[in-house]
Amino acid sequence: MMELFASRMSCSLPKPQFPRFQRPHAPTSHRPLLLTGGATASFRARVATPGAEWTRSRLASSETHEQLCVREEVESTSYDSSDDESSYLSLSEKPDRNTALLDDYEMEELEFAPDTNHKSGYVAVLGKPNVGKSTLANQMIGQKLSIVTDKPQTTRHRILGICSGPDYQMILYDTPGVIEKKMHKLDSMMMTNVRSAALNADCVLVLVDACKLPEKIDEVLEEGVRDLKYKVPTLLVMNKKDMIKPGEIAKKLEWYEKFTEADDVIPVSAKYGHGVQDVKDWILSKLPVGPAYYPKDIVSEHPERFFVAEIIREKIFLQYRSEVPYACQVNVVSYKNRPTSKDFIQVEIVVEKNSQKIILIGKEGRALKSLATAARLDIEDFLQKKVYLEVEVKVKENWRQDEGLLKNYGYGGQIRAI
Ligand SMILES: Nc1nc2c(ncn2[C@@H]2O[C@H](COP(=O)(O)OP(=O)(O)OP(=O)(O)O)[C@@H](O)[C@H]2O)c(=O)[nH]1
Repeated sequence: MMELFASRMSCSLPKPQFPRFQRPHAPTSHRPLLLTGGATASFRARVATPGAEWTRSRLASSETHEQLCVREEVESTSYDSSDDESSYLSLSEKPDRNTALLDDYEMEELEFAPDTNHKSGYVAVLGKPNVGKSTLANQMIGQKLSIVTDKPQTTRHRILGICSGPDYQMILYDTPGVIEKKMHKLDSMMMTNVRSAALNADCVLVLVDACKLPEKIDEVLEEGVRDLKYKVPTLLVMNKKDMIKPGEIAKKLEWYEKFTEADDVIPVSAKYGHGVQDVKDWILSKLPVGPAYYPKDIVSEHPERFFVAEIIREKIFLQYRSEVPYACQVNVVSYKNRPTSKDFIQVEIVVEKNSQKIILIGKEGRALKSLATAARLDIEDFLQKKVYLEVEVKVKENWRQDEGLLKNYGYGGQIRAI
């Protein structure tokens, strides 16, 4: 994961002119995606300088910051249907291009100098598992939003990342890898989310792995852009070109140009940032003219608690082997902002079987302790403040097959906002 922090960031984001909360006339009531409450709703863009953010400037302390609550009961699956619909943030609806999300300050800016050359739109990033979709999306945004591991199918949610420049705004949907065999209800719901990302898109990137034998992308297109009324401009991005010889790159490019339906093909190395600017230029050539959907200093609409859960999930993937990470769901149960002390974050890790819980906890709780410490340190780096993290492990049998639970966990195209 650290490799990405150190890698070159290709997107330079404009410096906010004012700290967001000090802007004049910036009411929050009409900003449905900028939420208040336990977690500040969205992340402020931090200007991307190499290695500047998430630099692991550890907050040295000898205190114990994690509390491990290991509950022994095995819970049957249950879904709290009393959840208020209004506390969910829809990920499947594309907002109207009506600048409703901009505050008064930004509206004034727009009225003052409407930019007829400004482009904006949605970009779906599709591909099979492990081809480097998240790595590319992170590079383009200039900040790590999606977790990256060497294991397939780590991305489960559609991650919305915003990449802005003075005269453009690209809204990227990093999607879960397209899979053929849908083993669980979770897999089918993830694929529904892939489709709705493509439905919203002004253009589509289909990533393939340059190291693999070339193969048609019909399956990905089938899953992603099937049933679309009109053809969306499609770019085939041949990623991981750093892993193969230049001669091979040319041969594979030729194959993809000949045998796939993509409009164009670009070779890149998302990991090292090579070719990423070409991809951005291609997107810009396809996006329609229009104003920004979001304020320019915001890089995601997901609430902080969403990223906290993702960081913990990444640590699970890094620490545990085989099937265990896939059986884990991480929920932030409570997130309390405490201006005068550490933020309090209470997290539950849900597994399917007691045997998985035993592995997760480890002998005398050591494995869970080490997971919680690693997660807390990265969460602190990400939030730029100290936190108190409480981790609890629960068993909910077959949660991956339970539609109600899956919706509650955010796989129905909505995430819990408060
Ligand atoms: N050598 C090399 N490795 C890369 C490149 N891009 C991504 N990777 C590695 O490929 C692995 C998978 O990358 P991800 O970005 O998580 O892939 P993904 O397509 O989002 O994966 P899913 O979550 O399975 O959908 C990680 O180990 C990355 O470091 C690249 O350009 N070159």
